Amino acid sequence: MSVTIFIKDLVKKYDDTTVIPELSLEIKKGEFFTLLGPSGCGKTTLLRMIAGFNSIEGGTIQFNDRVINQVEPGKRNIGMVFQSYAIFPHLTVKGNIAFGLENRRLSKAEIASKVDDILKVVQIEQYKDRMPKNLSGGQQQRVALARAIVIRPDVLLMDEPLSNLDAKLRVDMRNAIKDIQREVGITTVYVTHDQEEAMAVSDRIAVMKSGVIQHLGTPQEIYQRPANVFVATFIGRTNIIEGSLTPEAGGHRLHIGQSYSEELSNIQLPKSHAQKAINVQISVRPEEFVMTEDQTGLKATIVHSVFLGQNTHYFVDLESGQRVEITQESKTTQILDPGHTIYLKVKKDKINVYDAEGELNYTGSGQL
Ligand SMILES: Nc1ncnc2c1ncn2[C@@H]1O[C@H](COP(=O)(O)OP(=O)(O)OP(=O)(O)O)[C@@H](O)[C@H]1O
Repeated sequence: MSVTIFIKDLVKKYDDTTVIPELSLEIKKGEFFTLLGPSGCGKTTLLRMIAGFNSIEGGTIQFNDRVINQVEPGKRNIGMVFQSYAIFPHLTVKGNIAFGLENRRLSKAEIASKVDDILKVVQIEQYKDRMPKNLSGGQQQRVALARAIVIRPDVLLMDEPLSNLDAKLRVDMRNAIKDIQREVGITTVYVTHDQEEAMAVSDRIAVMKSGVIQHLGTPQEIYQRPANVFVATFIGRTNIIEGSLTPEAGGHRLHIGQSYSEELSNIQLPKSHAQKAINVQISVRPEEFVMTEDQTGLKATIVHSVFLGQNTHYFVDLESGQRVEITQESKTTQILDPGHTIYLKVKKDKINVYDAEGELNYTGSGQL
């Protein structure tokens, strides 16, 4: 049976250092939930608290309505998959998968049938009698996954399970993990520092920094409307451009150097800011710019171009001197030479406007 995980005001301290200050979070039943963030942000610490390997200095963790703070790891009914495969070298694939079932007082026939079912789910039936040393890294990780889910845990916890695999295998395995999770429907908490991997597998992602959740949302929400400049720059590539917002009769106008936008209608400023010009930071992804030669929009000069087949990547300098990156589909433009003057617009609804500290997203839409 899969569970909802309720985390409330959770605190983690190592001696006097607070690593997680009062974190609250609800992970839904059957959800594939990812903790994403740079090294040291507290992802593994939080996962180990859910598993029961770390003490809790404040707050609660519940599986459905059961508080599990004091429940020992072996009694939480969790499955775990780590970066190192941690499978037993002296047991065959079948032996490894059966291990967790053998001390659950199931009959031999029941164990054999459960092992056979899981071998099919993770697609390693043909290797069932092999020893781990005769398996590739990807196959070993499938064994680890099979061993974790064969016990039908309430929660599946995975800590960077793909980081020992090469690039191509990582992509194959992340698709396999997603498919298997969907099939078995176990509430899953996944830790990674790889934003592309997080986007590929997750129903929702919590982006963390210094033990604090910066943004919690679906991959699309986080990519398209990042909560702050940290999230905008951590997820995918983006350009952060300095500008200012001035109030107009019908909304706000965005200024960047000498250029300014049409009025942005849905900018949501705090009341104290609504009537005066303020400095802002604007996030625009490389693919959201449109390059034109029609002398409207932001004036810029081509510095350097990189042809990448389907897309061409341009580095251009704005009049302010700031360099920005732009991605254009190769077929729509010929490759422009350094020194060439162009004009930039931003696709409608693709502007994210933040306060000067990069914290508050004022949203906003309209053509730049
Ligand atoms: N046993 C420990 N004693 C003291 N400090 C610790 C301990 N374990 C972790 N920390 C600290 O807690 C913070 C969070 O560490 P954690 O391992 O959870 O980060 P992470 O986001 O998983 O990073 P990584 O991606 O590098 O594994 C770090 O600053 C780390 O130095």
